[in-house]
Amino acid sequence: MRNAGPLTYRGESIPNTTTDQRLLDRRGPADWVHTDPWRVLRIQSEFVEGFGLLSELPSAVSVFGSARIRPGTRYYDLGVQVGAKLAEAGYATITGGGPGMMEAANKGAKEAGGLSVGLGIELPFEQSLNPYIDMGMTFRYFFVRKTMFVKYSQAFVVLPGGFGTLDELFEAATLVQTNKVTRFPVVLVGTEFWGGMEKWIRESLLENGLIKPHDMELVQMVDEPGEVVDIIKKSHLDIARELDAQERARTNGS
Ligand SMILES: C/C(=C\CNc1ncnc2c1ncn2[C@@H]1O[C@H](COP(=O)(O)O)[C@@H](O)[C@H]1O)CO
Repeated sequence: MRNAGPLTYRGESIPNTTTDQRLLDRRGPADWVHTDPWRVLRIQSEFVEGFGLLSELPSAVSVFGSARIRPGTRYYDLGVQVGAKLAEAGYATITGGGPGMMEAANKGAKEAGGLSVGLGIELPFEQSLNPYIDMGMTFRYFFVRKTMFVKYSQAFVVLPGGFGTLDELFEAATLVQTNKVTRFPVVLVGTEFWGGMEKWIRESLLENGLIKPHDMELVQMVDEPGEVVDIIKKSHLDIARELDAQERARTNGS
């Protein structure tokens, strides 16, 4: 008889090697590392690493924006100011960890004494996390990384950007619209940049009945970095008051 962990083998079923022997044996094909069951484990480990890194984060805001905007431009400076204002208000700043507006927000946060976090993504070309990050991780899978932005931040701030930024914005808007996340402020910064999109949403989506009038309120648009923080703080104050009222109603009723 042979026990292999919880399994029992007898007679001819007894394997001629032990599990440990097979584990330690490097011979044999290695193509299983490219199979879906193995990928599932890799995905799992990415969730575990991400949760491990971020679960003790203080209140945080995710900031999105173009990877292509260069230092010394007005949008880069805007990103620095947004990161700084968030830090002054006590929020950690989480970005995609890359260059451009991500770097700008991390720079602003770090230089203002805040916690600066970067969640990078493996891309087909060489790229490392920007130098203004205190805590960072590089993900293999976009969808795992996206879960981290939503799970560990209390608001999204969206600076000027391209397809990647739009993807992040509309994912957030959909999560709020479908109540997958509740009471989650989404703030666009730069009326000149985002105004055309808002007009298109109103004229094409709203007027054709593809969104409801109150969906227009899911995303707010401002110009000043200070306004970004005011909106987030007000929203979080409202939530605290609401939870407090619910708690009082519960204790009075019992
Ligand atoms: C294109 C260049 C670098 C790309 N590096 C990125 N690193 C981290 N995160 C990225 C990167 N590119 C896109 N993202 C994510 O999408 C958003 C920006 O995309 P956009 O298309 O530039 O708007 C951003 O918020 C990231 O989360 C060249 O240096």
